[in-house]
Amino acid sequence: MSQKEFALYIEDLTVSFDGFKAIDSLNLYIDKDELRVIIGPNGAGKTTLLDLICGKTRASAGSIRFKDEELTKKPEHEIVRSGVGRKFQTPSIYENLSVFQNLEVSFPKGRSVFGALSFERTEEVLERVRKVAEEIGLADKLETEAGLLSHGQKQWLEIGMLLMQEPELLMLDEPIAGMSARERELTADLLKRICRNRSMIVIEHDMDFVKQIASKVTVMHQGKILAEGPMDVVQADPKVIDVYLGH
Ligand SMILES: Nc1ncnc2c1ncn2[C@@H]1O[C@H](COP(=O)(O)OP(=O)(O)OP(=O)(O)O)[C@@H](O)[C@H]1O
Repeated sequence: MSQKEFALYIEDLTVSFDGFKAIDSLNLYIDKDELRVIIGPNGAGKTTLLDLICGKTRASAGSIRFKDEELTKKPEHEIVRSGVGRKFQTPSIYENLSVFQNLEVSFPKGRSVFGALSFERTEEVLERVRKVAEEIGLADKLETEAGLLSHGQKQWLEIGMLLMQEPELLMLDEPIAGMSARERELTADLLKRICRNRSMIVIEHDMDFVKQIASKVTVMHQGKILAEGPMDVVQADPKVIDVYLGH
């Protein structure tokens, strides 16, 4: 198979911490415009996998190819610039700024040396802020101070801040943790909306939520892939029930 068919192409990826392989010869292929959910027990290596893709952790061996570029040797900021966005579990928004300002400062302006100096509130920025605010359901909250938003709205704002950079691969680690039932529903709709023109990897433990959003699920266990496929197939897999779903 040609590498060009995939947005993300991971082969033989391994990382050892003091001899312990947190990721062990892992192969993973994500299609363009695919929303892939990764599940698995605590310590399976899910977060470490995202850390490797975004350059926060360095691989001991193996390859991560994204748009025909090798990511394993690149520094984090170059990986961001090549189109990879990552959201961590806790929101990191500017609580004292408005929703509008949070989105505005996330516009990628530092592409040239003079970018930061010559930055203006151009029509392009305004247009992007409006579009993203609409996508994350906060169009009527643009002037609200971010610190006053609900927990769920803060999470959406942070997703919006990543969307300002128009990532081609967006990775979210447990996006609905701590959300109300209604916020979970809205987040499912949001993720389905924003994955239309980009690939996404979502780590999640909540199986009802996974069923709502996933077309294909990858189950990790002990740094390897235990099973992969549609949710109903994965759910009925005795190996998966044994290590994860049965507990
Ligand atoms: N920097 C590190 N140094 C040493 N060990 C690490 C490091 N990062 C992760 N590990 C270990 O690697 C294993 C995988 O951890 P990881 O956080 O990726 O699992 P996870 O599947 O995301 O779990 P959870 O569902 O609890 O978030 C764990 O045993 C963890 O202790």
